[in-house]
Amino acid sequence: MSVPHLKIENLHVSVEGKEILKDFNLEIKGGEFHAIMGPNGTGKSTLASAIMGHPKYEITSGSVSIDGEDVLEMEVDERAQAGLFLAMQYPSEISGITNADFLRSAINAKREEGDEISLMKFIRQLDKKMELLDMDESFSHRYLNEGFSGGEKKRNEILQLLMLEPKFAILDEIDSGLDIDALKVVSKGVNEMRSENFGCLIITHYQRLLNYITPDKVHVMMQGRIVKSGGAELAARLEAEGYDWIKAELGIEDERVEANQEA
Ligand SMILES: Nc1ncnc2c1ncn2[C@@H]1O[C@H](COP(=O)(O)OP(=O)(O)OP(=O)(O)O)[C@@H](O)[C@H]1O
Repeated sequence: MSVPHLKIENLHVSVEGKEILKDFNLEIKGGEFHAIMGPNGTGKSTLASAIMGHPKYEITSGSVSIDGEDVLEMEVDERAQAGLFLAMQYPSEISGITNADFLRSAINAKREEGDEISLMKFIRQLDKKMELLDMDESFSHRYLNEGFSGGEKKRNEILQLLMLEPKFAILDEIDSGLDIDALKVVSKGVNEMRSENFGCLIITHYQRLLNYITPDKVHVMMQGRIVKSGGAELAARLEAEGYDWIKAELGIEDERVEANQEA
């Protein structure tokens, strides 16, 4: 099997008529973990939502492909079948569907008809992954995310990641609201995925997460595009010094000032 390849080229995305992503470019190959950092409101979550096909985000030009296949032409469920996984900043609750039912249906939706996962195999895998994530067995019988604490929801998303084994995952602020122990467990889950068959884009505000999940590349996003890329040392510098030095280096005005001027 060849190494998967996610390519985002010259992507422009508007929300409610306002252009948020402006000529965004990024390539991730299997085996690579990339991190995107950047000030509030620069379009990081917009990137994630647009790639997953959220109807509010209008792609005005550019392309996104996995292994040469145009993702933007696909329906949302086809994107998941093509191997994309999105962990959201605020996972939603679904009443009436248990975690286990949801996972089994999601796994089977990715498989050919007649090749559904057997119940025994599914349970064996689920038990193994839940143990890895220190999750109580009762979680599999609870309704999806209903009444879960913020940390439990995040842990549950990583369980989905481990069970679905996508080619690429976009993890949007999976560290927000996690206590130190949960952060370590969630990171352990993501690290478990490391292989040349899997690439990952981690959106985060803090280097803290990247102490546990070492990125191969770190990108800084401002004004809807990547303005600087480097290794893990870039995240350390951002943590220590903030973003002003990059704005000064690039001659970028403060976005809040720009926004005020527009208003
Ligand atoms: N659904 C939406 N409706 C209206 N405006 C939106 C929507 N989604 C994003 N925006 C706007 O797009 C811009 C970028 O938002 P986005 O959430 O992508 O930024 P971000 O970099 O993820 O920010 P943060 O670091 O605060 O999470 C903001 O000005 C935001 O108000």
